[in-house]
Amino acid sequence: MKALEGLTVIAVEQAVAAPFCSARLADAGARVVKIERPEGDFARGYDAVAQGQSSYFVWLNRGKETVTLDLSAEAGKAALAALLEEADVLIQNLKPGALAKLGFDPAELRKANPRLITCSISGYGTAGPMADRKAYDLLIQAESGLCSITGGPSEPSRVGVSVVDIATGATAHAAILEALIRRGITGQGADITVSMFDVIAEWLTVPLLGHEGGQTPRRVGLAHPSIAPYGVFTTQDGAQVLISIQSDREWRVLARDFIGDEALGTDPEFATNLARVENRDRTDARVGEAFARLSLQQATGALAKANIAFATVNDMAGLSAHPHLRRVTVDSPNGPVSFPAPGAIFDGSEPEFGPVPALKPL
Ligand SMILES: CC(C)(COP(=O)(O)OP(=O)(O)OC[C@H]1O[C@@H](n2cnc3c(N)ncnc32)[C@H](O)[C@@H]1OP(=O)(O)O)[C@@H](O)C(=O)NCCC(=O)NCCSC(=O)C(=O)O
Repeated sequence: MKALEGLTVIAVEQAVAAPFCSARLADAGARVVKIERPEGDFARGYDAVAQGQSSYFVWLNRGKETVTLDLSAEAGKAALAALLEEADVLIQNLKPGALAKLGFDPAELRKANPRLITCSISGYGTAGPMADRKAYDLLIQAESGLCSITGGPSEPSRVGVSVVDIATGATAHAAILEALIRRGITGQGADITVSMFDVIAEWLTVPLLGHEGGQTPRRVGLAHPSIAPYGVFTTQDGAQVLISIQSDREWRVLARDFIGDEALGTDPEFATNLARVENRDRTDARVGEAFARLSLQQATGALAKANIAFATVNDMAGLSAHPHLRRVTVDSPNGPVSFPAPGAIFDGSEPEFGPVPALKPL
């Protein structure tokens, strides 16, 4: 049995943030009815790489029903109102205030259906000088400062996936599950608001405290700003390997068993993480010399033997062929599409998800 079987979720949603959340609810067995504007969720047009359909849309809308409703017309409003009378959850990410303006204010809806849990996603929350602003992922990545700590020294960078949207959707998902647990005890619905800015600001706690404590983080590319050695090294045969030394004990092991210089492990200039970060260039040079003497196979063999954490540096071809990539296959209007399965495995069983819906008028 799936956890949310028997529950109905109405999703007035678009793009990534809310659809990520409602996809998880559908995965858990809820009936999710997605309301699309007459021309459809604009994420249907983001690309055409998944059997001629949008990769975003296919990924984020499996297992949902969909119906297009013109919510500015009486028939569309009546259809949504009827759905909401019986619903357990409403999730929405229209521009701030838009759904209430259309006649669907969360507090009013709960008067008719006190068990209703509403979850509204916005860029900047419900109060404050920017509460009315529209928001997209990269805009919040930039506004929050996330881009300023991402990338190499020369320029800031976007995190390569829509991390703010995904983090926001995951936060909304957890909050809705909490509200459902509480409702099981009290019988009362809940009003949840989740702002993209709040979500990523919390994720930025470590660099923010660094800045406020006098250590504004530097952009260090494929390395770690406050731990060393923690970065990429090149083997004799030109392969790139990342290692992560997180404790002084691991450093002593690396020095003795991988670099072959036991005294380096206790040399005061390298013995502590603070000293190694201070002397990062010299630390990396010593580690780099050891890598340069070994082939990829020799280096990874030696690291594994020394119990040092390492990884290779892959691209999407590497992920596609990766022996650890778990996939789920879903039906879609243009045929089956396979993509990475969500991370949580229930009772050892691989997930099975419902199909991706075609655009469907009322
Ligand atoms: C995503 C948005 C920027 C998109 O803005 P807009 O294109 O302006 O669309 P919106 O739907 O929000 O609102 C525009 C108008 O359309 C109206 N509207 C919306 N749906 C309907 C339907 N079904 N029928 C009739 N009218 C509708 C709505 O009432 C507004 O009317 P008027 O009021 O009359 O104008 C914004 O919705 C927003 O900031 N949402 C909150 C944050 C968020 O979730 N961002 C996207 C995350 S995903 C992402 O970032 C990413 O992919 O990247």
